[in-house]
Amino acid sequence: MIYDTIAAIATPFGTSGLSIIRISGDEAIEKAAAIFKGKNLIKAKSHTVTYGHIIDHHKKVIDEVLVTVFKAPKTFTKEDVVEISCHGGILVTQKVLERILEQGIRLAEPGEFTKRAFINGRIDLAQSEAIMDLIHAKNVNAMKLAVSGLKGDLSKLINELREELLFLIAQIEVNIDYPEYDDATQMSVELIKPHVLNLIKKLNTLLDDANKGKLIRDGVKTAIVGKPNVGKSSLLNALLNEERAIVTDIEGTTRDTIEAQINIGGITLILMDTAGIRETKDIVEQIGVKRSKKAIDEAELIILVLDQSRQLSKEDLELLEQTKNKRRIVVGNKNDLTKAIDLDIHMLSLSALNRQGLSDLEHEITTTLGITDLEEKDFNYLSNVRHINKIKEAISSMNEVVNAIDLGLPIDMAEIDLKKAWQYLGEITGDYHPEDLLNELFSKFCLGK
Ligand SMILES: Nc1nc2c(c(=O)[nH]1)N(C=O)[C@@H](CNc1ccc(C(=O)N[C@@H](CCC(=O)O)C(=O)O)cc1)CN2
Ligand SMILES: Nc1nc2c(ncn2[C@@H]2O[C@H](COP(=O)(O)OP(=O)(O)OP(=O)(O)O)[C@@H](O)[C@H]2O)c(=O)[nH]1
Ligand SMILES: [Mg+2]
Repeated sequence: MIYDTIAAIATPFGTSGLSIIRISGDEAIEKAAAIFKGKNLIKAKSHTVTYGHIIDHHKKVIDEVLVTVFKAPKTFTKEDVVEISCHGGILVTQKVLERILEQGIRLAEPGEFTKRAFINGRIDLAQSEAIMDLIHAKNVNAMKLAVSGLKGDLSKLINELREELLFLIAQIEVNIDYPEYDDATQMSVELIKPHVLNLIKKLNTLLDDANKGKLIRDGVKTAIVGKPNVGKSSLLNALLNEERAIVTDIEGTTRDTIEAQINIGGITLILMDTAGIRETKDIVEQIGVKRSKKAIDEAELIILVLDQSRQLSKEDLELLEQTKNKRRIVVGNKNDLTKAIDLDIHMLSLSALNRQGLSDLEHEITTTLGITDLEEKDFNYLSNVRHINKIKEAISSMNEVVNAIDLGLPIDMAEIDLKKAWQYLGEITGDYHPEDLLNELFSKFCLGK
């Protein structure tokens, strides 16, 4: 026995029709059979369901259940797996679990079943993370992205790049080991550089795509900002098609940040309506203004609202300046009134009050984010921040390789950085894994997964 047998409730904690308790490990079937009254589970065929009862140590019935037996190695964890489907009451489920644990089975840690699926080689690390993404997907596209990750499409992409790196490393090795061996490809600097540059190009494409994938997976933090009374809350309500935030003609109506989610062009925007930014003596409003400034810092997209029926004020100009290097859309609200401003930058004109120009805004949002028409291939992207960071690390190692070549350093210096890049990519799929990385990753999973 390499690993002990583990058990956990795999369904949400709460009252429901049914609950599933999952057991995995060498002793799963035998220990389940010991607390089960019905046909002999030990003799059950793999992937079959048996009807019966879970009984306590006085042979009294705890619950009427269905038990599914999965025999190793063709199971989720590649170990013997038993699933007990019991009634969904909190108490019943808990009692059945306790009965299992009494048999000397250990309660699983969050993510431990999936961790075993990884360690036992059924899926790689990127696929395990895709399972978690699938569970937490915020919209249909995030779900498609996760499904593609789970199928292993991304892992395939990474593995191909690693193969190319390995090929280069091998060529250098041959050269170092047998410098006198004429037949070995002369890995001269001129020969290796184009390969390295080509790989950097591929990694950069992967990174660009991954940034898009991240928008799909995580949604986009979007702050609606502007000075008081320009119509930020009206715009939030118009986009949501719901009277979510309070709207009045009094400056300083919104005091605290209000968060709401909408789907635009297949991705989720996490909208934040903020307090109008101005100098104020009101202490509550001051705090609100501070939060608005924080929202500007944290947002991945800014919708800067101006009132186009009034001339620009000092606050408007400051906000235009503060947000100019961020991904932003400038909105000129209140276009139902006479226009009083003329900007030399692009401003999208609309009326939140009359709900006019909203589809233009939605279109502008998708173009600004670079997601006008999501196609099938867009669901084949890396999307998770951990993966993105590994790609970045790989790129910087590869840049070091180019540096070493350009400086005319010995080729084994370049090799060190090639190996680093190979390792970083391996950390994505888990082919290369420091132990603490695994522990941290799997601990973020749901219990029973
Ligand atoms: N009841 C139940 N539903 C579930 C799961 C589960 O574990 N239990 N899953 C858990 O996430 C998902 C399904 N994922 C699974 C993936 C692989 C195997 C499995 O047994 N794989 C074998 C092949 C089996 C066969 O071909 O017959 C293997 O890969 O060797 C099972 C479930 C979603 N639904
Ligand atoms: N004419 C016109 N009035 C609008 C429009 N949009 C908003 N308003 C009005 O402008 C006033 C302020 O609107 P809010 O949405 O509360 O403005 P805000 O930017 O959230 O203001 P603060 O929360 O105080 O920062 C209200 O009286 C709205 O009815 C518009 O498109 N046209
Ligand atoms: Mg407001």
